[in-house]
Amino acid sequence: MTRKQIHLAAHFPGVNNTTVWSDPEAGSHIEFSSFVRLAQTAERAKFDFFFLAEGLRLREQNGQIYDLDVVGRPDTFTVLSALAAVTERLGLAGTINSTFNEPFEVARQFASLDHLSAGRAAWNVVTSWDAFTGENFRRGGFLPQDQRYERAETFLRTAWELFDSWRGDELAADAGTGVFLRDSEAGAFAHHDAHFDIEGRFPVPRSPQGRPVIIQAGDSDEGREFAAATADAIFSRYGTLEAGQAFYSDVKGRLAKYGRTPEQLVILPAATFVLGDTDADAHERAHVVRRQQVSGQTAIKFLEQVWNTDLSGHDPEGPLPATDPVVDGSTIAPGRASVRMYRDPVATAREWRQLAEAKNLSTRDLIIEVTGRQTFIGSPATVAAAIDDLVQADASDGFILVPHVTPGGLDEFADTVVPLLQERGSFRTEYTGSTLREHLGIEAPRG
Ligand SMILES: Cc1cc2nc3c(=O)[nH]c(=O)nc-3n(C[C@H](O)[C@H](O)[C@H](O)COP(=O)(O)O)c2cc1C
Repeated sequence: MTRKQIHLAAHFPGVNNTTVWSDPEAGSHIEFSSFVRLAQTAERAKFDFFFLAEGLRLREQNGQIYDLDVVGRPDTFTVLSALAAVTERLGLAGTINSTFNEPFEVARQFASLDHLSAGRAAWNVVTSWDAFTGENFRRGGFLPQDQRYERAETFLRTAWELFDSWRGDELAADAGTGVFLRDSEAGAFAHHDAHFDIEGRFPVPRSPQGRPVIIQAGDSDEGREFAAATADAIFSRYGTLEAGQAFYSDVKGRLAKYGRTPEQLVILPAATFVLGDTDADAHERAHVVRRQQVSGQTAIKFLEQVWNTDLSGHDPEGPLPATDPVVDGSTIAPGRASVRMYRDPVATAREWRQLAEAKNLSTRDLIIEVTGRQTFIGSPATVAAAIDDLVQADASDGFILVPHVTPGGLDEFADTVVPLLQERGSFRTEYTGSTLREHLGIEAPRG
């Protein structure tokens, strides 16, 4: 039996504290050279795709721009289109919101990217709905939370109708007869529902993948159902054995009712990593990285998100605040998904106080302990074994790796871990296909 193959993607470092912009090795998060460097490293390592997250509004806390993490990022389509010109096989995945955009425009952009990249485009469909982000758009925060997936699903199905409005054989370009288009119906579409009322002609002929790869990142029940019904890949938060296996069997178990098989949805948790010559060396480095990621100021900002109040005077080297979090429906950090993770802040505060007392931790040490520890820490052999074991145990189908340094943070992984995965027979040594669908082994459904 052939060994289950691992899928790997490279996440361009994001605008949260995972990214250590203050590292002496760190470069620009805006300049094209950084994107090129990371993408070309991922391609050299034969990764499936390169991934761009998206945030449509600069982060704020307490009414001010959040300036401890990277601030600002360029437009997704512009960056991916430019990367299409400096890579040949690597998939190019962009996160694009279905709440604040329109299907015609998004379909046109993805079909174009798929043409420019010869079949390497992927769309991570996200459903962020908050009114804070919406203020950047004409319609403001117009969508209630419970309608975001309804809109996302009809948005995506409308985009599919647009992609499918060209079959692929309409262009004759016959110099003898002077006829360019052989089918006068090419690109015709009509879609009418509660969210979209559009009818016309789609201007982009069928792209190499037909339908670009669809990625989903929602975690709610609705999000998982949407993924089971529509997505080719899912970006999850569950990178450990137990949580990964639970998520994997839950989501794959939902596919049959949509007439799909488990192989038609690739599950890729986000993963961070710290390597070292030995496991001990890696753990030492991981400790240093966590202290870079959580400065005293950052610890206070995290604390404020749970306590929901200004704690700028609090000493990060001292104990947690004795007062309870403010729970009054307001939020000090609007639009921030991580804040919604703490559904019961008073209970969270109690747990954190108990943990800090039991382990004698300062505020900063506590935040280092309870937020974002690295997924993989160890020598290349240890990390390769951990990744392979998780994939073979159906905790995932691979990982979306998030380096903590831009743009060189993937180099060591590419040079040391990837060859070991290849030796194990679990990861490709060469690309066998040219489109992203071929890398993932998932054919496009055709409407
Ligand atoms: C691993 C992961 C990464 C995500 N990345 C983004 C992102 O870059 N931009 C964004 O707007 N939303 C992002 N999201 C948010 C989701 O797509 C979705 O909008 C959000 O999780 C709310 O849906 P849910 O309630 O189904 O989880 C991400 C979610 C997950 C789980």
